[in-house]
Amino acid sequence: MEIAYLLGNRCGYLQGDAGQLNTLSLQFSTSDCSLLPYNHYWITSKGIVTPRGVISGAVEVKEGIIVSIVKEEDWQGNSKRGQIIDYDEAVIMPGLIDVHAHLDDPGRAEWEGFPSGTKAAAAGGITMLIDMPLNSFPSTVSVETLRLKLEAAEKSIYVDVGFWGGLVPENAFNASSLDALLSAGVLGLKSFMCPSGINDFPMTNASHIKEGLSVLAKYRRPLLVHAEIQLDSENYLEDDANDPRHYSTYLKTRPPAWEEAAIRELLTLSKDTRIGGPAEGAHLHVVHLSDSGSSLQLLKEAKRSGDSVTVETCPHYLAFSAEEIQDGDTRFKCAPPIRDAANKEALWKALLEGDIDMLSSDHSPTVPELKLLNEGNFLKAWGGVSSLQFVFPVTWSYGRNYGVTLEQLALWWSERPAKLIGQDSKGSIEVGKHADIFVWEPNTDFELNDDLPIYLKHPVSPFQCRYPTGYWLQFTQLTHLLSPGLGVDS
Ligand SMILES: NC(=O)NC(NC(N)=O)C(=O)[O-]
Ligand SMILES: [Zn+2]
Ligand SMILES: [Zn+2]
Repeated sequence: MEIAYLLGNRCGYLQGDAGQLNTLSLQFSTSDCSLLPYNHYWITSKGIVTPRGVISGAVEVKEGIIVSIVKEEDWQGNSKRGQIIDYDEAVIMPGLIDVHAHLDDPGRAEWEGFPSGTKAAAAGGITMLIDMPLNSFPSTVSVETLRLKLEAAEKSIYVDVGFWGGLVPENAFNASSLDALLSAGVLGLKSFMCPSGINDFPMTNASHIKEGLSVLAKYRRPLLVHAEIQLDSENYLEDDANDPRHYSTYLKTRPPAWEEAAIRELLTLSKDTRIGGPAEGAHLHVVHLSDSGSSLQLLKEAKRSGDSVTVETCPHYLAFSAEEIQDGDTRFKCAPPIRDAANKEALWKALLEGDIDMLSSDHSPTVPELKLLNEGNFLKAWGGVSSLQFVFPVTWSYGRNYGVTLEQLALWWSERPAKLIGQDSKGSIEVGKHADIFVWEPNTDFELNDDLPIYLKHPVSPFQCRYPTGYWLQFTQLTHLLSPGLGVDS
């Protein structure tokens, strides 16, 4: 067996031909409850990843919900009702939850879009993603703009989708506007501490963030922050030493001090989230950490002091280092930037030791023209890495060199993300949870090459140059929009 499957779920499905990712065909149905053509089934395997360890046994699914988990020694398959599907040595894992993806629809659907983005997600083991409020137009900063998002998404999605709302100067001091947005079902808010690159998504300062946290406290939802503050930078003349085609030139424009300054400021506000504090119940989540130095130290101290704070990093920071980025290869441009190899090693250490809580894709694609690949100008190209379909194989391919375990993969990609988004019914293989499950083979290699169908709208990704190894998968799953306030949660 080469390919694995997405399993489970309650409404809608993704159908894959076992064994052949390149013949994967996707279908969506609102009437069926499972990708597998059964309402009631058991999946058996020698490697079921549960919060209490990897077990050999069986998972029983009824109407998209996990109803029992049986260890091999207690399993008497013949006496069971329902269909039995044996995956042998393939690994059964909770589907990934990507808490940070920009699908750019409405308004910039030519950059990505819900059908292509969610199909690529599904092809990569992701069973739920949370869409960022910016890069689409208009940005998701009000109930009206959230409605436009929902209309765009409802047309066609292949995985479960939730939404973050934007915290921007325009709504930050307008508690009723934020209340309305949160009541309409956004899972939390997102803001930038530096220019976002998108005109209708301006940056917030400390007082906006303080206001945001106080509203979020009522809903017990998080604020996600792009933590970089623009510091005075030297004058980067386009001379020989600062050629805009050199990655080092770009790297110098966004030093770790930008991340550190932002996090230092944020932590003066996150104190409010402590038990007994004025914003108890709110939570602060730092997105896409790149600096494994002082920024990380500050976060560790804040956690120790009882601030409700978490942090994510992304596979591109764990896979690549500045030294290897070729002149003009703007596929690697993102913010904060990919730093040197020593920084990458320290990020892995922090992840393995639990100081970084989770992973996300920060899938932030654009049209190829805006990546300026011909010109190769790092200073002018769009900042954002396209990665959604590749994040899981990349995590595993690189992670296994660091001794990453299956339990850690599930923790970083499913369990902790589910907690961040407040979805108790998702994120792990446990009785009562949604059967958002995927199956994969850790020891089967594949190459990211022309034979592998890429469902992303534009196959312009730094991961194209790499050949991740180790797996492939099948799913069941899907599909609903998470916005209870608007009544579209099917
Ligand atoms: N406007 C963006 O999508 N920016 C994104 N761009 C990156 N990461 O380079 C981000 O998440 O900050
Ligand atoms: Zn960002
Ligand atoms: Zn982002």
